[in-house]
Amino acid sequence: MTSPDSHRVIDQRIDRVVPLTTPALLHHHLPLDAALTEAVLDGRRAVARVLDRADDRLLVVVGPCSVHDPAAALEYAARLRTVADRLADDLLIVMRVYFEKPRSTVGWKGLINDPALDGSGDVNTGLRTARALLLDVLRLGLPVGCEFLDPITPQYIADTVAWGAIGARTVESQVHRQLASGLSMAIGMKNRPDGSIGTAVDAIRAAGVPHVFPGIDVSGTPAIMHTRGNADGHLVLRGGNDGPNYDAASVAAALAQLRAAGLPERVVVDASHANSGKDHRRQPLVAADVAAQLAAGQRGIVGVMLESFLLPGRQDLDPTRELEYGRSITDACLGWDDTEGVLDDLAAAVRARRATPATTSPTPTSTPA
Ligand SMILES: O=C[C@H](O)[C@H](O)COP(=O)(O)O
Ligand SMILES: C=C(OP(=O)(O)O)C(=O)O
Repeated sequence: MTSPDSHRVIDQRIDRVVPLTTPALLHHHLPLDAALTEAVLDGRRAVARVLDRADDRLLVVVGPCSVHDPAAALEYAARLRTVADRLADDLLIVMRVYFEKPRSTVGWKGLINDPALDGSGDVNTGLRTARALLLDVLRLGLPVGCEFLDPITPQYIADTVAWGAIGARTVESQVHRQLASGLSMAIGMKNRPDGSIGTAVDAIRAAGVPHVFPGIDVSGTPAIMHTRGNADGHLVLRGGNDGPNYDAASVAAALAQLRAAGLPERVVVDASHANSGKDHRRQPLVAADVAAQLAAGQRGIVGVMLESFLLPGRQDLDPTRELEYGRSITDACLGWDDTEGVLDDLAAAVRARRATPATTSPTPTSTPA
């Protein structure tokens, strides 16, 4: 019971409170049926096998920086599915279907937060639109990858996700590490924006063990979550303020840092963000460098991330102008044609790696102590 004076102290900076749908209600309206459940489980198992090097393919998480137009994202997914099938012997392709954008200061926070792209913040519509798209992409036959930013949203969508990320801006946050420890899929921990690898290594270790924290359960009820720990945590190199970290020396240094921490020596290289200086035209150069490392026998690189959409580059979200179909409104993306070429090159590099002795001998995978 609140006291008669509570209105003077509670929510003094909250302008409006709008009811939020529950995860269970959203699942009821947009269920993950038996076939899609199997697809998600298959996707998660496949990702874990690549991370553990039980499968010598390369994980490729590829797709738009952010989804702002579900129709364009679905068109992209249909194209990607064809390539994913064609290159399935060499690449495990997971579509980047990102709905939550972490901001350095301010900006559009993604489709879940603001589906109308106008600041109206209709989170109920955002969650419904996001889940519907995730199911559509799964129906097309692609596993999906998401960044988990808000600690509440996973209950609404995480059942559809095969690979997840904790971003550079939140990798030091205890809230996100605890969350990762309870998430059901492999989680990539990005290095911090200043380039710190140690923070991401700490995050992998922290998420690898059980935690107890307050959250919500699938019915939307506040709950105390007791997690088991996530043994599938891994490092994602995305470059930092001082420059890129995709080159062979940076990869070797990162693997050594993982080894010193007693963690599996495996990294995913993000070809975008600070590794490309957010210039989409540099992503193929980063991917080519990674491909050369793979071809030379580097088995510590287990995955690559690409930001890619139907059209190259980016556009500003300008309320006075109609948006161009298929072009990113957040970070600049590779266009479709360039994407296909990069994927072909990465697949060729994986084939070359199979025929090449290892340049390093990564330690066997293990659960962090
Ligand atoms: O991936 C997208 C952006 O890099 C990320 O959301 C940060 O964007 P900002 O620095 O423009 O806010
Ligand atoms: C925000 C992202 O990346 P980072 O956390 O590396 O900046 C992203 O991948 O969308």
